[in-house]
Amino acid sequence: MMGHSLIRELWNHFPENMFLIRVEEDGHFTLEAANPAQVDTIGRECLGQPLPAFLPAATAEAIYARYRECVARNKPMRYQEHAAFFDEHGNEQNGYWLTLIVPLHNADDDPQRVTHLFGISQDVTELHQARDELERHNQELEARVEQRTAELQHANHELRLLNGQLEEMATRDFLTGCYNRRHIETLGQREIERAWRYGTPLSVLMIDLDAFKQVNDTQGHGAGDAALKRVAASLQSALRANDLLGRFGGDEFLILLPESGNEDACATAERLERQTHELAGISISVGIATLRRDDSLESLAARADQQLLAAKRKSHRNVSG
Ligand SMILES: Nc1nc2c(ncn2[C@@H]2O[C@H](COP(=O)(O)OP(=O)(O)OP(=O)(O)O)[C@@H](O)[C@H]2O)c(=O)[nH]1
Repeated sequence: MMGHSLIRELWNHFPENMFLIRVEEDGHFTLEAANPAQVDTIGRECLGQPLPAFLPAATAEAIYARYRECVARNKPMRYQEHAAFFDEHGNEQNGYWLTLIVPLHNADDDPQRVTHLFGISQDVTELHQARDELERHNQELEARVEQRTAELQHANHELRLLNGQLEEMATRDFLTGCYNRRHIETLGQREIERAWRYGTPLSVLMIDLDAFKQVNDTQGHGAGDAALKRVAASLQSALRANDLLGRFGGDEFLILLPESGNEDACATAERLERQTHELAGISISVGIATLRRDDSLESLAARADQQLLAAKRKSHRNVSG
């Protein structure tokens, strides 16, 4: 058993606030004793006083509620509280306290009756401030990360748009808007492989504008450009959705007709000649070639080109082969 002098030493030198509260019959709680640490916090004149006599009303009311609960439960309670109090100069201070209160029974007549509350309170204001600071810092970081993520998403979106534009520019002919030579050749290669894999026919049309040099020479290069655009547009409008139109160079166009045999290709060529004449006011010559077993894209296109030259020789009549 610890002797009284040891308990007194503990009481006097314990670094946290210790206090003894008397539970009054009229519902009040009186500060019966306070250790030096507690006296340093609230001042000696509080001793023997009920809490509302030396604490701001709201704080006294909040503490009373805790004490009443502890008395009713008759069990120790541990809680954190935000409390205002007056320091030894009478200035109001605010702080966070971690408090433990223990009900004591000192009545001979009724050993169950809580007559006192023993309390230990630790000032955790700095800990609380550090936690608030950390939380604020985290929120700031989160906001910054959110902002960066939004900026990144925006930049990614722009990049995707730009990539799309670049891809478009890399595959399209600048003047007419149809596929450029490199891309129509890539597509041609793909269509040949598809035709072999699925055993479907494939035809190509090589198209050249008739007497185009004359348009340039008599009406100027601008009018020539406009005529090329008109021809590309009218060819495109006369084709089916899965036919592919590319500018092969100068006034030459290459058209891929997937799933079209020679007969279909001849019919398409005639339709194109007619429609281009009607819509663009320009006559064209067409060479037709249909995929054979031993063909490459070069040999297929070369055969269509030979047919085109033959057609030119026969005064712009289309010839198939
Ligand atoms: N305006 C314009 N002209 C171009 C362009 N590319 C090529 N040409 C011109 O197209 C003409 C092609 O002429 P050719 O195909 O040799 O001759 P053609 O007058 O069409 O005669 P045929 O083909 O025999 O009917 C040349 O005058 C080129 O300068 C272009 O992008 N814009």
